[in-house]
Amino acid sequence: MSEENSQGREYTLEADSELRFEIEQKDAKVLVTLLSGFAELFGTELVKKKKYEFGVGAKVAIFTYQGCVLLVSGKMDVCYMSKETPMVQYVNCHAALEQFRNEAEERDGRGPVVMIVGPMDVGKSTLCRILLNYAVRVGRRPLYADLDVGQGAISISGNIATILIERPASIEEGFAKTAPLVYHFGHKSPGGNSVLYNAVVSKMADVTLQSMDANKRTKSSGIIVNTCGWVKDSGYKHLLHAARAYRARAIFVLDQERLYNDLLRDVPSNVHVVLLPKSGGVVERSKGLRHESREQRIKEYFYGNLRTPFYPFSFEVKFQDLRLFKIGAPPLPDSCMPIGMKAEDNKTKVVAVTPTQALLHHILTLSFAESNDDDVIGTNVAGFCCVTDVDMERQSVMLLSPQPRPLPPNSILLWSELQFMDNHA
Ligand SMILES: Nc1ncnc2c1ncn2[C@@H]1O[C@H](COP(=O)(O)OP(=O)(O)OP(=O)(O)O)[C@@H](O)[C@H]1O
Repeated sequence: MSEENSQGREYTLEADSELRFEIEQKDAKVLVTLLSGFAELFGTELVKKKKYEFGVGAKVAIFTYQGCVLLVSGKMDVCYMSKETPMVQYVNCHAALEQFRNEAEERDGRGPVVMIVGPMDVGKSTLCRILLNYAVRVGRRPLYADLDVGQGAISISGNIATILIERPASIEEGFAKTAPLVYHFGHKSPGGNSVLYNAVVSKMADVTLQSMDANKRTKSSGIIVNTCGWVKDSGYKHLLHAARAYRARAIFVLDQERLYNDLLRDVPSNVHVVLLPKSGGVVERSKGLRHESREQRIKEYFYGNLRTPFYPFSFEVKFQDLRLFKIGAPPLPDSCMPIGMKAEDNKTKVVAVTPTQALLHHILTLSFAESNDDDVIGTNVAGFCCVTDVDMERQSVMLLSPQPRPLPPNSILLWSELQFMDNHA
């Protein structure tokens, strides 16, 4: 039921229903206030009487277990109430994970590692957010690993990342992304370099599984792993690889029975594979929109957003001072490989890149590694720069960077396939 008044429209939601809306118009602003009852946005509770503001790109569902009244004002492109939601199944999954966590606590073991898998646009990131929020709301401190290099929820695309979740996501801004562990991959799909992708995932899994042992609460809370929407052929193999690397205890499959059955067949029988429905509210994104949202994430990395603007720096770096590398050398036939090396080894080799005009607009990853002989794949990323100009005459590039010049001494930069046109006015 909804009623218009001078301050906006009041929506009265029954128990177990949600209000969904989307904002597509630039400069549109929607304000939402919880007037009575209880409501949550992807697992974060709304505070009564507080005004929440949403802008362009927002695709939102405000769910209530008990029923509530919401006041909504502003221009939306889509807005409707729905009683068909999978939230009860999702909260049951949380309850099952809590059992594993309790067991882990009793025997001082590791809590559950759960992977969320499914094709594109089925709500994988949203389910991760819901499960993480529910976990912190009951006092857990889980890790969130994001292996989706296409639409990363923690870092920008082309990287995989892990963060510790210590408090519920902010309604408007999502999880705080302080002190993430980020590993460079450099492509927007695992297919860009499958061997490297598996190597980076293995590294991330080893490091996070070990580091969780250091903190009792995190150890028993476990890890929620978000994955790519590529679930066929090699994409499927990547999922199996990740499940093994993380020693997944459970795999939640969203919306695809075939994937569910394949996993049931291929993972060890002690891994719980659960098929879950996707929410009817999840919005499908076209290729163009996915590209836009990748660009938007990069733009926010450099420039922040309206609430928290950032002011990046731009400076020149001479080619001779640019220690630029790329992971993955072109394949050589086996007959040309040194004895003992396989063609696959080339895929994880760190090779020097000679700067040319082709670098223009590319994202370069600043690694904490100090030399290409270090374990570059397993070294945390310090940040990102973007090449905004290449001057072959002056033998220099202009870099857009969140930090002022100079680049840290001895730092190495890693080439990424990702590009960003810096047209910020
Ligand atoms: N119940 C819902 N109602 C309305 N919008 C929703 C709902 N659930 C998710 N969304 C929105 O749908 C969009 C896609 O969801 P999400 O990013 O979780 O999907 P995904 O499967 O992780 O996508 P990807 O293929 O990029 O990995 C998001 O913008 C999210 O806010």
